[in-house]
Amino acid sequence: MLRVAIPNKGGLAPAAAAMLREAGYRQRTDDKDLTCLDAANDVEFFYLRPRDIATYVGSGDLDLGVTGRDLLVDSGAAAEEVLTLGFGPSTFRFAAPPGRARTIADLAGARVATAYPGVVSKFFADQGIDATVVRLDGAVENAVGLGVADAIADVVDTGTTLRRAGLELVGEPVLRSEAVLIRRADAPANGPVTQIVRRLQGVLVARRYVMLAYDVRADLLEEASKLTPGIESPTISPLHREGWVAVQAMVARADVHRVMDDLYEIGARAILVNDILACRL
Ligand SMILES: Nc1ncnc2c1ncn2[C@@H]1O[C@H](COP(=O)(O)OP(=O)(O)OP(=O)(O)O)[C@@H](O)[C@H]1O
Ligand SMILES: O=P(O)(O)OC[C@H]1O[C@H](OP(=O)(O)OP(=O)(O)O)[C@H](O)[C@@H]1O
Ligand SMILES: [Mg+2]
Repeated sequence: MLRVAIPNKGGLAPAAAAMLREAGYRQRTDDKDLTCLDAANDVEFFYLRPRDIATYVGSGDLDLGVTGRDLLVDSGAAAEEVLTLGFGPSTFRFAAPPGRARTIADLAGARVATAYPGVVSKFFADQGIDATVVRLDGAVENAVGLGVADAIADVVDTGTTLRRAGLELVGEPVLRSEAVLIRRADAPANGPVTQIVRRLQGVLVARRYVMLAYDVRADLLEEASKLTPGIESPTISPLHREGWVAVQAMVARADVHRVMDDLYEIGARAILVNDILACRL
């Protein structure tokens, strides 16, 4: 039985459960449940704080986990990324009152408040910057105003929280994070892990691509195929109408309207877009 850790609450929790459902796994229906057994797929899910997930996976007590890259780095656990999951994007950045620091090196000697002491200490050590890390649980943007720290290091999404605290970004992002599937660093590959990875990859592809179908005159096929090369190659089927063919190809969802316009321009007709529910490439 594969044992998988899933965020129990916070920003990553609903997206992680939705992705696993799309991949065909059973998920809890009551958010007070701590575990959920999916007997049909031989997997048990454990709902844990995202911050703790790398610890359980790194120790080998659970086989896989979904957490944020920043939380994985912060934990220092012996776990590694298997797959990036395409949700929960964020940057991890330094910020300080205006005029306090132009670059991150200017933070030498400063007290830096953060809920991610592992990320910040490692960054300072790697950069040879001597600064004091003040560990807080959250709402770290308040720490400067209250005099506990001179600067902060935190997750920044829209930057609204920083602005409200009168802080400005310092330097480039320390880390770009998103949700990741993790496993113990030296764990041997096995069938059940490969299966869940393949299913999640299928969800990622199904979300990123649509299936485009259209009819085009056979003499325009080469030109049309350049617009819709598909993943391997487009599928071409004969049409009853002499000199015409039907084409099917996967197209990136983000590009589909531009591609449809271009296809119409060259003479393609009956251009249809379908969602992909699931796939194995
Ligand atoms: N706007 C955001 N604020 C906080 N974390 C975010 C944001 N966007 C993405 N994340 C990611 O979510 C993970 C943190 O999740 P976590 O559940 O610990 O915090 P949270 O969603 O802020 O909940 P809480 O503050 O209640 O603990 C990190 O990997 C972080 O990069
Ligand atoms: O750039 P923004 O869009 O403002 O988002 C970033 C803020 O959101 C998170 O805080 P959260 O609400 O999770 O509170 P916390 O600090 O107590 O975790 C994070 O810690 C930042 O404070
Ligand atoms: Mg938070």
